[in-house]
Amino acid sequence: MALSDGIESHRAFSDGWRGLRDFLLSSRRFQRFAAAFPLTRPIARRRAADLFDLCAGFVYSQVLAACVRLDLFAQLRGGPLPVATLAARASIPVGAMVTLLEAGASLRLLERRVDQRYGLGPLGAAMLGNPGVAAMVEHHAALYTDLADPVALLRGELDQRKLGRYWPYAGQASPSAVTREGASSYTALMSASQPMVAEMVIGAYSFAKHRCLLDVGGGDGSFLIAVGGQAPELELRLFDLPGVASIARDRFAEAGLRNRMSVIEGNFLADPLPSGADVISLIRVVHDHDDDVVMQLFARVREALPKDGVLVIGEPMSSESGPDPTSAYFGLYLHAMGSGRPRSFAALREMLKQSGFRDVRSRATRIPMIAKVAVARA
Ligand SMILES: CC(C)=CCC/C(C)=C/CC/C(C)=C/C=C/C(C)=C/C=C/C=C(C)/C=C/C=C(C)/C=C/C=C(C)/C=C/CC(C)(C)O
Ligand SMILES: C[S@@+](CC[C@H](N)C(=O)[O-])C[C@H]1O[C@@H](n2cnc3c(N)ncnc32)[C@H](O)[C@@H]1O
Repeated sequence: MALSDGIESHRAFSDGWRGLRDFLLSSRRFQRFAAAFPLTRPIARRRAADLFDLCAGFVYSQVLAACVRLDLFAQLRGGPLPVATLAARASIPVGAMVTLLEAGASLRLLERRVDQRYGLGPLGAAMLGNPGVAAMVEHHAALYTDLADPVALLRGELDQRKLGRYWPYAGQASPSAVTREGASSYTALMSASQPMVAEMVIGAYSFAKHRCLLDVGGGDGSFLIAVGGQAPELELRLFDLPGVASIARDRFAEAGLRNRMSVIEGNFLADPLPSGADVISLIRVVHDHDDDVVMQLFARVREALPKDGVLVIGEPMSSESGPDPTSAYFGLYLHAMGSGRPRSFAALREMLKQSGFRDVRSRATRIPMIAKVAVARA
C-alpha cells in the first residue's frame, strides 16, 4: 500500500469514528440514555459539568477577582474570620458578603467554618503561595473588557483594545518610543509573576556552567536576580527597551547589584544585540511576537552568540498532543494584545532550525502550564 493510501485510510477511519461520536453526543436521546445507564452515568455527569464550567467560567473568574480585590486571602491568612468582620472591612452588606463567601467556598477558594466564619480553602491558600497570580487576576480587567464581544475582537472591529494599550510595544513598528511611564504597569506585573516562571526555568536548566548570561527583554531584572542567586559566578546582562532599562537600572542600584549586572538599552528589531555572552535567555518574549519578528530576533541572537553559545527560551508553550486550555487563554490574550501567538515546542524547534540553531531540545519543567523550556545551540 502506498504511503498516501495509508494516510487516506487513517483519515477516513479517524473522521468516521469522530463523526459517529459527534452524532451520538449531540443526540438528546443518546444523552438521556447515557445519563440513565449506570455505566455511562459518571461520564455523562462529567461532560455536563465540563460544559457548565465553560458556560459559567467568567463568573468564577469574577468571584476570584472580587476575592483578590478585597484582599480576602491575605485577611484570612491568620485564620478564619466572622462574616460580619469581613463585610464591615469591605463595606459590603452582610447578605451580599455571604453570597461572595459562599461562591468562593463552592470554588474551593474559601471554606465555610462553624459560627458564621470563613477561612481559606485549598485554592485560596495556594494563591497566597503565588502572589504573581493575584497580580495577573487584577490586570485581567483589561482583557475582560476586550472579550466582552469576542466576535468583534476577532473580526478586528474594536477601535481601542485595553490590552493593546497595556502592552504598548505589541505589534508596534517603533517600540523604542515606549516611555518608562508606559512600561511601568506591565513591568511591575512581569516582576510580580516572574518568581514562578524563574523557578520553572532555573529548575529545568542550569546556568551555573556558563560565564555570562544576557537576558533579552529582561524587564526589571527579576529573572537575572533569581539566576544570580543560583549561579554566583555568572556575569549578568540585561537588554530591554529604554523605558524598561531605566526601571531595571534603578532596581539594580537599589539592590546594590550595580557591579554585578549591566543594563543595555535597545530595540531588538532595530539594534544588534551586544556580543560577549555565552548564553542568551528569552523569557516570556518570543510568544509576544509574530513569526517574522521572531525570525529577526532569532537571527540577532545567533549573531550575538559565539559558536556553541546557548539560547534558552522559557514561556508557556502549547501542547502537541490533546486539548490544552492554556493555549485557549494565551491565544485570545495575545490576539487582544495585538501581536504574537502561543507556539508549541515543535513550532519553535522548526523556527530555530530555520534560523541556523542546532541541537534544539525541550527541557521538562515542574509545572509546564507556567512555563516550558527550549534550549538550542548557535
Ligand atoms: C497538605 C495536604 C493536606 C495535601 C497535600 C496535597 C498536595 C500535594 C497539594 C498541592 C498543593 C500545592 C503545592 C499547590 C500548588 C499550587 C500552585 C503552584 C499553583 C500555581 C498556580 C499558578 C497559576 C494559576 C498561574 C496562572 C498564570 C497566569 C494566569 C499567567 C498569565 C500570564 C500572562 C498574562 C503573561 C503575559 C506576558 C505576555 C504578554 C504573554 O508575554
Ligand atoms: C512579556 S515581557 C517579559 C519580561 C521578562 N522577560 C519576564 O519574563 O518577566 C516582554 C519584555 O520584552 C521587552 N521588549 C518587547 N519588545 C522589545 C524590543 N523590540 N526590544 C527590546 N525589548 C523588547 C518588553 O519591554 C518586556 O520587558
